[in-house]
Amino acid sequence: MTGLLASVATLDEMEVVRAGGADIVDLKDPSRGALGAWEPDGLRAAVARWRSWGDGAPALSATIGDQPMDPETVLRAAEAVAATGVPLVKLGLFADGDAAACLAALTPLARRTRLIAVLFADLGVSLELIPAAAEAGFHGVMVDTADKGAGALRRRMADDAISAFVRTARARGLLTGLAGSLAADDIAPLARFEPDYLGFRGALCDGGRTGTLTAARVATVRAALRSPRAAA
Ligand SMILES: O=C[C@H](O)COP(=O)(O)O
Repeated sequence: MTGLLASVATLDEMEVVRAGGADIVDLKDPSRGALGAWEPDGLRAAVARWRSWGDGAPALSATIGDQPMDPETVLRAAEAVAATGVPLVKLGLFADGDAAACLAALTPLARRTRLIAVLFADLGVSLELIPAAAEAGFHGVMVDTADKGAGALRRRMADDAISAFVRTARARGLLTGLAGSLAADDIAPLARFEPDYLGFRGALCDGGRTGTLTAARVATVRAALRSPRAAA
């Protein structure tokens, strides 16, 4: 079954998505961009909360912020998040620099921390970055959207291309995730491609992705992931 990655902005939201059955609790500040980062103090508090959950807890990830594609800048930001104890670190590969050089620069960190590279459907997904991520020792790759006002994933990327992304990444042994303003009715068509995770923020909130995350919305998405055909 495809898992639920739920992006949260507060410790209280962590508890809501954990209770709602999230498989990955993803620390992200949606008011600061597509991959907006929590402050280090907040990350440390979140790690402490996550550790207090003990066995059977969902996984924990965090984003490093929307960084320019400069290898040193990306490495510094990823190291700062990893230093807080977050076990899965997500970083965006934007189109404004040398993404392959950034991946290569992260190789030493990838030996110590599980890294997830996020590609953006609306900036053009280059499948060549998938083997580059695998060679750098990344744990996984996701597709998301950078411009949250520009439509959901399936409006920005053809189904064939989404399917090719998942297949290419899986063939390299990478964890796969899909996100990008997904709604409950995106779940059945995307679950067909069998990604490991679908990622959500906006659909979990009243008032859009910077609004209030609700247990009811988490339950709707969770149920649709359990039975994608029934929800279609
Ligand atoms: O990683 C998943 C994202 O936080 C998805 O956010 P979104 O559903 O608002 O595009």
